[in-house]
Amino acid sequence: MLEVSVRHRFEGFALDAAFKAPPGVTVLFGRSGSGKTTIINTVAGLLMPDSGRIASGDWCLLDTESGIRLKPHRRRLGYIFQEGRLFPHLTVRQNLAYGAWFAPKDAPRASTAGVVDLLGIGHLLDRRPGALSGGEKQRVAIGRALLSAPRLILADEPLAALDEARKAEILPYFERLRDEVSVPILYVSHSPSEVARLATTVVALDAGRVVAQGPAAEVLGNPGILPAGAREAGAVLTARVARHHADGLTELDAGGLPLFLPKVPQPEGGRLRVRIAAHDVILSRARPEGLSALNILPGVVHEVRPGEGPGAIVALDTCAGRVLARITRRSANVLGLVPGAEVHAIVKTVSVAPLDVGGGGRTKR
Ligand SMILES: Nc1ncnc2c1ncn2[C@@H]1O[C@H](COP(=O)(O)OP(=O)(O)OP(=O)(O)O)[C@@H](O)[C@H]1O
Repeated sequence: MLEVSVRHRFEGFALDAAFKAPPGVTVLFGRSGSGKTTIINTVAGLLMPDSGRIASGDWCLLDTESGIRLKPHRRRLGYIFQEGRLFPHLTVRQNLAYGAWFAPKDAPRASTAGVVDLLGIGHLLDRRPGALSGGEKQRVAIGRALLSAPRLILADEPLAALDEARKAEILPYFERLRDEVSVPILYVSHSPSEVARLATTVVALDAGRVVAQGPAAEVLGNPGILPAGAREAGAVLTARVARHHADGLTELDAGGLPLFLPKVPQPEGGRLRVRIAAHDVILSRARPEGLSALNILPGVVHEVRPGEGPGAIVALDTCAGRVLARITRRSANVLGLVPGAEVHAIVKTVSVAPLDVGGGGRTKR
């Protein structure tokens, strides 16, 4: 497991962060300026921190105490940047071969055919990057990174430059990378849906410090953290596809509770993650009847966390998992919402956006 501990000072900014990145995708999550890219740069070897240690077992990239400072090109890292950064004069095939060229001769290598298949880029091999869409470029960039036989992949906001449709195209490939390839990934994001879908582990950063780290469901369901702020709060549930209905809805089994979503592409029996945005949840003490919303999740209030304004985040535990609701403090008082109170979370089916639903990857709740 990669262990990172770095301290560094810029004028007006102090980074003092320590975290562990277990197998899977570890997302560095925080607002702009919280230090995410600075951490990635220290792992990449592009920034020498004042002090720190970055190591995984006997693989040590940096240890300022014992004077170990591996040069960036000797760190065995695969990079996926925002803009892909493919060589424009090389074909896709040649760009992929360039990645493989960097793989040490004795390193266990992914086969080019396997990577091409994983990323669905077989039909693009003879094109140059100029003739690829943004999403296709990013898939090639992922392939190039994988073929360099990296011990760790660094992905710095790889979807930030893409529109919603392209993001939806690429996210499943990152999910496959997480679920089918054993290389750990350190992934920078400030997008709650991306984090909810991809993260095995979330490292929440604020002003250069780690304010929480742990499994995605745990960190995203904690109303005391909210790395992206209360407006963007949302919990993540793990569920199984129970049935696709003829009227365009998919019924999930979320810990024994039915949860209806607009039709999802995953097959019946498949596991998925669903992000439920806190502002899309209504709370009711009594079980409502005659309501258009299809999803009613009974639960118990775990915590009510008032915000600075008139709002509050209510965390409730349901059989489906932790759910967050953003309501007014006034409503919380009127409803008598205190820890232990029984309450129903109401979620409109259509409020769950396609980008909030992803395949596989348990959240280890
Ligand atoms: N080379 C530098 N010299 C001085 N200050 C820097 C330097 N690089 C980064 N900083 C400062 O360090 C802080 C953290 O920056 P960093 O880029 O790591 O944040 P971030 O979380 O990645 O933000 P964003 O999401 O906007 O990319 C910021 O205040 C930034 O201005």
